[in-house]
Amino acid sequence: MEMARASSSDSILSAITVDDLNAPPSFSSTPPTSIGDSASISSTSLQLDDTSATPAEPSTGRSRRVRTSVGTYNVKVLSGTAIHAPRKFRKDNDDTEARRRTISGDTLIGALASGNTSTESVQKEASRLVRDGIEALDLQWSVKGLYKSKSQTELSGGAEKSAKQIELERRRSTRSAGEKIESFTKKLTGVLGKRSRKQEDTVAGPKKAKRELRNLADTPEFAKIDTKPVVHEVWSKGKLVVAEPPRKKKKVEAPEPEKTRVEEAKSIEKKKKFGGKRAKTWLKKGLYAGQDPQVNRDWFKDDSLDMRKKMEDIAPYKPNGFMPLPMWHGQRLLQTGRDFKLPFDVCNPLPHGQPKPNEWQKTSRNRFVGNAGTLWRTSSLFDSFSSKCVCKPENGCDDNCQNRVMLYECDNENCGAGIERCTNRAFADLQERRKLGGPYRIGVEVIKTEDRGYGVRSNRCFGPHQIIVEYTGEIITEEECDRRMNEDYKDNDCYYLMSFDQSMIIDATKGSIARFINHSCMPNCRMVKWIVGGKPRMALFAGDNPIMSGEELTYDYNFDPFSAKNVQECRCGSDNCRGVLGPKPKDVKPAKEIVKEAIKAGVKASKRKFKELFGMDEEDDGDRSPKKRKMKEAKGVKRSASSASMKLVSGAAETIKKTVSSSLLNVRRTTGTKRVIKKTIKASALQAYGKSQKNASSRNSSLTIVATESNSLSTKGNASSLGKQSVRKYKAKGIRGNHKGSRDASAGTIRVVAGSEDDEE
Ligand SMILES: C[S@@+](CC[C@H](N)C(=O)[O-])C[C@H]1O[C@@H](n2cnc3c(N)ncnc32)[C@H](O)[C@@H]1O
Repeated sequence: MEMARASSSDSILSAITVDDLNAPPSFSSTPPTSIGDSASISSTSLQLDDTSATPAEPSTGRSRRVRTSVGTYNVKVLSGTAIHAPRKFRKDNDDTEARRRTISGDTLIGALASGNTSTESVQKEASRLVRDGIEALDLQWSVKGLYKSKSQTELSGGAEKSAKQIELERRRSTRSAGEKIESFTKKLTGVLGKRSRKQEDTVAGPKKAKRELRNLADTPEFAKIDTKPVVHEVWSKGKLVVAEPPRKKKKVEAPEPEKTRVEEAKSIEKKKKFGGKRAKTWLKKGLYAGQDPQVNRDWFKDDSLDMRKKMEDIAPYKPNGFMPLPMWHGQRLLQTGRDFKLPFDVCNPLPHGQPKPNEWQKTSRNRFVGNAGTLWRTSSLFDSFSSKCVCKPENGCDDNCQNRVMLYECDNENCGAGIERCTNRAFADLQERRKLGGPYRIGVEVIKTEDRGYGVRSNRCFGPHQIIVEYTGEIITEEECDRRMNEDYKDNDCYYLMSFDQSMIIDATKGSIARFINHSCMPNCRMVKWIVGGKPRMALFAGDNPIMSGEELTYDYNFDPFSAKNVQECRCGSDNCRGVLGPKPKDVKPAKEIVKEAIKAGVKASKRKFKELFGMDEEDDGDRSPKKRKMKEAKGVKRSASSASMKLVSGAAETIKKTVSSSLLNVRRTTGTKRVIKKTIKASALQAYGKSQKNASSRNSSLTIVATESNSLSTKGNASSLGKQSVRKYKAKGIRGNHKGSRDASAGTIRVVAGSEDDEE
């Protein structure tokens, strides 16, 4: 291919040589190259002597380098010391040699310029130079075709042309000669593959070419970069496994922060007010402009009417003409002042790395198990768990709120004050707090106590009476409880069973953290049962004093041991410690008395039952019978309160009946077998139902232990070794000591019975 190109008339070599032969060189535009030197050297070396003889050609008007006209002598060469000269001064250095072996129009032009204008000699000279060039390039080209080229023909005919024409052509071709030589040089350097920066810079328009090249080089095609991913074929069992395209990750949208109850209520109210359109409050000027203090003032938002009036006396609203006072609360603060105190949540002083108890299944809600749910719904008290407060939105649900007094939580159905003004929604608040998550909001954590096993402490502060944590678990029937004690928990160290409601039991084995809360004779909390949305729920509330971060949370178990022998040593360490996990000292009765009382109560109850069965109660009991007692109809708050308490009383009476008869049965059995199985009924639980609505607020819990005599010893023994975590090692070989007393009692269980602390006093 290269050969074919070389022989064509448009070949690179022919293009160079032909057009320039007659034209005088344009030295200004043609870079001098080494070939020119070699040509000139070869010619000048021969002509040096002649040059001195023949006069220099007159200038044609253009500036030109006429090398041949100047004869030079190299003294160093002549004197033989050229070898010591610096390389650049040495004529025979490699550069010169290299220059000799390159081709340039300069050489040809030089040849022309030398005055040898005869066609033959020019042809000879040209072909010799081309041959030199071909040799230098080591190409397999022939120079023969050169003479047949169009340019050559023109050249040969050029002699006949008029001198004017020749001059014209010479001028025209001067420029093109330079261009062609340049392009040839470029191509040649490309062919040689040695493109030095220097060389590139010497040719015309190097910058442009370079930029284009650079742009080209940036493209993946030029750089031979395959933009498609390399796919490796995977073959399995003779089949091509087609790889699935990588799945795109779904964008997880950040959940919007949930609106609080109050916010929601506000927005609903706003919408109502402005017919669904959002109202805008514009600040017109100043810091608090646009906020009409009369309208927006929010000083006593959560206070009762009395309190509002009181505060109005302390800090009456006075419009400030000069500058608005700080925000609404600020105004009152400025006038009343308060002691400085650090916010408690600035730091958390609790040490990390508490030992954790064994993992247990947690639930934050009560769950009915087995037929507990059905039993619950069919119970006589099921429908009585409703109450409605008559509070007004102006006052909110204050201390006199009927629901609050009766331990019913307000909700949208039963609250007269409305969501904004109601402060009787502890469980709803707790739920909201927990929903947001984080240890601070949950507020409690398990700790390892020195000698009472695990316990629970607060990791934030709680205000007085504030809800802390709910006691949740599985709600089971007594039968299920028996079964679990006999089968599931027979090897357990500890039981988390709490008597709940209507003979149901909360089993917190799968339950909330509240199960770890220990007893104290001087507790800082209370375990209270509330009716929330028609269902009973237990929760730990702060006592009368606020609770600081890091305090261990305790409540009074009100442990009823049933037997003086059956007590556990208390290690609460409080000043007024009773020494045992039992009722307060004045309530502790000798075992004999406990048995006596139980028999008495049992006999009494069975007598009544007998009378009821045979229809004797009307005559004998007359008005004393709760069923027959006529009550005056109350109105308003009183009415609903009394009706609610009546329901509770009737429920309580039923419970009394049941438990007394079963305790009687127990007593009979134990006396017969000489075993001390003393099942007492926690009167407090019953009294709570029968109490007036004012006292109902203290529906606190108490712990009841049921144990056999033989077991009580072991329990006691275990109690002394509480530090070794063995206090709960009384074996659960059956819930034989339970209040039904239907089986042999050889093991004990801890029960928490909802009861009233007030009743004990
Ligand atoms: C419901 S558990 C409380 C959590 C228990 N500390 C644990 O480690 O799982 C009740 C048991 O804790 C122990 N306990 C609680 N308070 C106590 C106290 N003040 N003194 C001694 N033992 C206590 C008793 O063994 C009691 O039977």
